[in-house]
Amino acid sequence: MFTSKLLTLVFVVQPSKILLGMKKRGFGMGRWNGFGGKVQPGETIEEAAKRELWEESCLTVNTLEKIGQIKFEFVGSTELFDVHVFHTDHFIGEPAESEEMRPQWFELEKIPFDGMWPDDIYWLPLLLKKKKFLGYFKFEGYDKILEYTLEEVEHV
Ligand SMILES: CNc1cc(N2CCN(C)CC2)nc(N)n1
Repeated sequence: MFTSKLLTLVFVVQPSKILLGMKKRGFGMGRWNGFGGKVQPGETIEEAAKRELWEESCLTVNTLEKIGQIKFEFVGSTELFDVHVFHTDHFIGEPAESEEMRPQWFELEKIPFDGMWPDDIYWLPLLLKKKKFLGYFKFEGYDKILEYTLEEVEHV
């Protein structure tokens, strides 16, 4: 019996660069990633994604594009992470460091995959091509992918 934990993940992408954050504490600490977190009661997933982006990077966005959904299983845990992934090509404000994240722009040809979650190299290229996707990754620990599925879809 698995329970699902709703989570968000936002990537801000400009024509030649992507905004990533170095996670300073908590789950995923020490890895570059998009911005996101938990969905609170009473907010939509998109509202949560915008809130977490603001809290973690100080950026405001009007619209977010649903681009993917990834379910993560960790061997030994009955809690599935249900991560809703969003893309945006606009933002308001300047990226600023928070308690959670240290933002940095990366050229699209120099994304630091070896400093990111190991699943990212599979699906981030789809996001950069604006291709919608559904994914499932089964992890042993936090570094080893035992199995995965990934498919492009018309609608997320
Ligand atoms: C387990 N693999 C993961 C988790 C993950 N997330 C990001 C969002 N977090 C709130 C939870 C964990 N992000 C990526 N890119 N890969």
